[in-house]
Amino acid sequence: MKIALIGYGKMGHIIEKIARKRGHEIVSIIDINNPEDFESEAFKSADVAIEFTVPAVAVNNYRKAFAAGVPVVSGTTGWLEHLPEIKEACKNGNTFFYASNFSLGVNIFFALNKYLAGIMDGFPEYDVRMEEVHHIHKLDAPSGTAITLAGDLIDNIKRKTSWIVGKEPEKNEIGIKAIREGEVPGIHTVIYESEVDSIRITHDAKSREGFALGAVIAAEFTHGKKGFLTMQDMLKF
Ligand SMILES: NC(=O)C1=CN([C@@H]2O[C@H](COP(=O)(O)OP(=O)(O)OC[C@H]3O[C@@H](n4cnc5c(N)ncnc54)[C@H](O)[C@@H]3O)[C@@H](O)[C@H]2O)C=CC1
Ligand SMILES: O=C(O)C1=N[C@H](C(=O)O)C[C@H](O)C1
Repeated sequence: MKIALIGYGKMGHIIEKIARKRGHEIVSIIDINNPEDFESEAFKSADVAIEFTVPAVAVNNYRKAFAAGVPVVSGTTGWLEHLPEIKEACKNGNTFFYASNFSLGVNIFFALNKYLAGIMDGFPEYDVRMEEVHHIHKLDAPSGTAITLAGDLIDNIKRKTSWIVGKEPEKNEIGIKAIREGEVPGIHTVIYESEVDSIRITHDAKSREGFALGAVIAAEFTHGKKGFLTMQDMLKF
């Protein structure tokens, strides 16, 4: 498969290595200094573009890739207020795969989170809060993964209707603490607390390899498909 990379930072480099190892050809690499390459024949020849950049530029990159007729797989976080526009573009012939977290382990953790939340809906003596820890370079807070986890808690626990980051939560809110330290690849914890005990579930990424492998597998899945795609379409659990 011919792959274009948009964003050649920490994730872009690992994705390149894994994609080549899996037999793919990297036909174009676009970063901040060569945005004109969206119009190049090399970029247009890609079967799919994998986009990992920064929140402020991601949506514009999607628009430019769509204009070039190239499907996009993106893991960039912090742009979700534009999701309706991107879903609309997918109804008009474009292809876009988004995941707040591409790692298999985190997606298993998402399933566990939903299951446990369903049980906790019946036990109001437990309050729920979350913690996420990432490296100091991260631009957005809370993490995209934490937003997915919080959304799944809200969908499954009736007494919780919204989330709040960095402030004391009201009774109906899920408090999220976002910690930035060192070079931590990503730790997410959901904490239930009653008067008598606490229950915690944690996903702790040992490196970025799991995220990058998941993004390349998502690109393979996207090839030849149309519309808006997610990890649920791919993993089917
Ligand atoms: N969904 C997932 O599984 C994961 C998502 N992420 C997210 O992916 C994003 C990127 O993460 P990293 O690679 O660690 O960041 P990074 O900061 O190492 O790399 C970002 C790259 O984007 C480039 N860039 C900036 N403006 C650009 C533009 N206009 N066009 C093209 N490139 C541009 C930068 O020069 C840099 O090379 C972040 O939003 C992060 O939260 C990170 C890991 C996993
Ligand atoms: O910025 C990161 O590094 C990560 N971002 C994603 C997120 O915001 O959830 C995924 C992972 O946690 C690493």
